[in-house]
This record gives sequence, C-alpha cells and structure tokens, in this order.
Amino acid sequence: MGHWSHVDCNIYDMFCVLLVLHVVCLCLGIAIVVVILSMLWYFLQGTIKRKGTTTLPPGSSGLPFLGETLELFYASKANKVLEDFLNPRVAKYGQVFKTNLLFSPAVSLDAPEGNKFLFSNEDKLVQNSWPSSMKKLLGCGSLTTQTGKKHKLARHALTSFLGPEGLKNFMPRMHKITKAHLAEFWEGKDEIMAGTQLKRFTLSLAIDLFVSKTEGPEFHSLTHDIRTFLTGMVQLPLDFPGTMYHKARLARESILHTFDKIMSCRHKALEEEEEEEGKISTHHDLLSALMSAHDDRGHPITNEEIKDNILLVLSAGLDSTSSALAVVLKYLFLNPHCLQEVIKEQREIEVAKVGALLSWDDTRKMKYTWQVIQETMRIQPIAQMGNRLAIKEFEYGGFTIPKGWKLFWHVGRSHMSPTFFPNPKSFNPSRFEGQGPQPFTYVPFGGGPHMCPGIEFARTQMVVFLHYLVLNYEWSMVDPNEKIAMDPFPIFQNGLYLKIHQKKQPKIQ
Ligand code: HEM
Repeated sequence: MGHWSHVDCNIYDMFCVLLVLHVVCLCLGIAIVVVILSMLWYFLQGTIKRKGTTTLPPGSSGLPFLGETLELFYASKANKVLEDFLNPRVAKYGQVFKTNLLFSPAVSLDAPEGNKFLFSNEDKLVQNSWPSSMKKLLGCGSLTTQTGKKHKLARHALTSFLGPEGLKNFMPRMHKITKAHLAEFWEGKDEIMAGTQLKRFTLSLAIDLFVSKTEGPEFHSLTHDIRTFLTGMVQLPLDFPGTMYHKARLARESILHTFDKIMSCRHKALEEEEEEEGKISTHHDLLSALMSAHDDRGHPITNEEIKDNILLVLSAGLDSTSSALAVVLKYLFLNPHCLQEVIKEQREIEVAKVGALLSWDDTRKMKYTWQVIQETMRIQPIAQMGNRLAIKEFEYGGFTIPKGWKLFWHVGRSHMSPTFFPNPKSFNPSRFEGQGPQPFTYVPFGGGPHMCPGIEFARTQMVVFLHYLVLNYEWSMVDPNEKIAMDPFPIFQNGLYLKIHQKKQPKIQ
C-alpha cells in the first residue's frame, strides 16, 4: 500500500509540475504577445504618417493601451484635474495637446475656442461618444447614445417635460417633496450628514416626478437599484459576479423590470381615462410625457427608448444636483455675507407670496440665489469633462485631428482664468449679474445639441430647496476644511457633516 501510494504520489507530483509548467508557458506566451502588440500599437500611434498629413498636436500617448488614463483618473479623483493634469501639459505642449485616454488617442482642446468648436460641430465633424461599457449600462435607446433624428425626438420629449412649460405643472409636487424631506430628515436634528440626505432628496423627488412613485414596493426597489446602478456606473467595467460594474448591470435589469410593471399599469389607466371623455390625466410625469411623444410621422417612442431615457435622466440628474447643492451649502457657510443676501432675497419672495405656494415665476425672481449656485459651479465644476468623437479628419488650431480620435473638453478649463473671471479665486456671485461671462467660458451644463436638458429642472429644484432651507435653518460645517473628491461628481470625503439649528422665526408655510 505504502509503496503504491508513494508511486502514485510521484506521478501526481510530476503531473502537477507539468501542469504548472504548461500554465507558466501559456502565461508567458500571452504576455509576450501582449507586449509585442502593445509596442506595435504604441509605435503606430506615435509615428503613423498618413497621406497628406500635416501635424498632430504635440503631447504624449502615455503607456501602451492605458495611455494617460490613470494620470487623469487620479487627478480627477483628487479634484485636481486643472492643477495635476491640464496645467502641466499645457505648460509643456501648449493649449491643444495630444494624449491617450480610455484606450483611445485623444486631443484635449482649449477653452473657450475648443468648447465653441465642439458644441457647434455636432454631427458635422464630431459626435457624442460613450465607451461600450457605458453604453451597456445606459442602453442603446437612451438619447445620449443616439445621434441625428432619434436623438432629436427623444430630446424634444424630454425637454418638454424638464423645461419651463413642463415644470410649471410640477411646482406643487416639488414643494411637497421638499418640505416633507426637510421635515423628516432635518427637523429636530442637531447634526446631519448632508451629502447623504441631499442624495436622498434628489432621488425621492425624481422618482415622484418621473414615474409617480412615492412609496410601496416599486418605490423601494427603485431607490435601492438606482443607488447600486449609480455606484457601479463609475467603476472599472469588469463584468463578472461580485464586481460593482456587474452589480450595476443587474440593477439596470431590475430597474427596467420595475419600469415594465409601472408601464403596463399605466397603459391600462390611460385606456380607462380615454374612455372617460374629458377626464384630465392623473399621471403627469416624465413617463406619461414620453409615452405620448410622437415623431413627425406619428411614430411613438418605443418602450425600450422610454425606459432607457428615464434611466438616463435618473443617472444624469440625481447625484449631479445633490452634489451641487452640497457644495453650495459649503460656500454659503464660508461666505456669510452671501448667505445674508440669499436670506434677504428669499424673505422678500416669501413675504410677497403671502402664504401661497412658490410659483415658477417666484423661482425666476431668485436671481441672487441662482448666482450663488452659478459661482459655486464655477469654482467647483460639478460634471468635469466630456468628449466627442471625430467622425472625419479635420484641422483644428493648425493641427490635424484624425478620424476616430476623441476630443476632450473640460468644464473648468477657463473657470480659473483671470482673463475671463477677474480675481478667480474669490467667491463672488455678482460676477454673474447682467450679461454674465463671455460665451463658452462658462459651460457647467455643456453645450450644443447634447447640452444638459436638465438645467431648468436642476435650477428649480435647487432654488426651491434653498428657499425652504435658508428661511428655516442655520447650519455650520463640522469640518470647514473637509476635502472634496470626485466620484464622478464632487463628494465630501466625510459626507459633509453639518450642525443644524432650526430658526424660530419665520416658520415657512
Ligand atoms: C447641477 C446639475 C447638473 C449638471 C452640472 C449637469 C451637467 C451636464 C453636462 C456637463 C452634460 C453633458 C453635456 C454635453 O456633453 O455637452 C449633461 C448632460 C445631460 N444631463 Fe445634466 N447636469 C445636471 C443636472 C441634470 C438633471 C437634473 C437632469 C435630468 C433631470 C440632467 C440630464 C442630463 C441628460 C439626459 C444629459 C445627456 C444629454 C444628451 O446627451 O443629449 N442633468 N449634464
């Protein structure tokens, strides 16, 4: 027995050694092939001479495949894109420079000229472009992954809901949700984690206004799935069980399933309403706006497109707005004279409306409050950057931009320039008075056909929230030096703890 088991053992050992050798050889082989391919790719990138080529912009392609993605990633995480990524390269290569980001050769454009160029050449020279990992999450039916006519139709339907005309109908619901949020999560508290609470606020408002859910199993599964989705959206696109990206993909399926259930009930309800002639629809929300949208030949938007677009606005509109609000609270706390101006403006509006609900027109009178928000987004851009794809070769700034290259624009690129914003480090909301900044120097919401369709929605939501907040509460930051990281929107590293104190007078209706 002992003898045979010894022989077995030897054979087994040899088998293991051979297996390990095989695996090592295989890995080495793969590594060598990868290195050779990378070198070839890198070489081609830097030296390719195309027919009649003039000059590529100066710059570095960085590491094979990864390019300078990691440098940008770390600078972005640390909220230092300008200081750590852009400025050193601009100093070395000039305003327009070549780089390599997200596995693609790319050019970083100057501002404001580059912004103007990109925003005015959509579908002519450039197109909005998303990596395939992001498309998998957002879906092919979402307008941001579409181009041309399809993009226009869905965008028109969205803006009819998110723009002034649509929003006017939703003011009462916006008040209700805002006041209910403050009553539940701020009232009677000494200290709160504002970052988390503001996310909760924008999420519940969106689920109500987009699909009319304020409670129940569908509301709860949506709130849970949307958070998982948003977290996974900004992770490395590693798609296997356990990764955040994979969880986001599953969350997408679950969200679409919930939308399906809501839509089938909505179809039934709409049919019943149609039968009862003259009855006004009880479902004023984004879902019904999209379900009743048609193109110029009378074709409706498909169910897939409706679901993908609602998911898109949820992904684009929640953390961006809550994050902007959090940073506004910081700057108001650090600039008490601005806070006093905001309070004065809000009191005047409150007195003038004598107990009635804020109207859309009232929100447009909140000019100084809006300037505070604008100045906040100048000093601390909310969305950091965007990119477009060159759909043909063209010249820009004396350089050749090859077809297939990406073009990056950075929101904050001109925000700290003393040429466009004198004394750029000082927090001065009044700089937005009158004409405001020069065109294309201030682009927190992007520009051109892909410009953020949620501006009015974000603005209204923020000023309504600030109205109730500044009239009812005082706050101070537990750590006024708390750092901000980007993920992908600004987040306070410890969640922005605020000490809050409820004012005795006046009590807002
Ligand atoms: C402070 C808040 C917000 C900021 C700073 C912001 C910023 C931006 C930026 C920079 C873009 C890219 C524009 C471009 O590529 O030219 C964008 C796109 C978009 N945003 Fe916003 N956004 C905010 C809030 C919202 C809200 C509240 C919604 C919806 C409810 C929304 C929906 C969208 C959509 C759907 C797109 C894609 C548009 C397209 O591709 O055509 N955003 N946003």
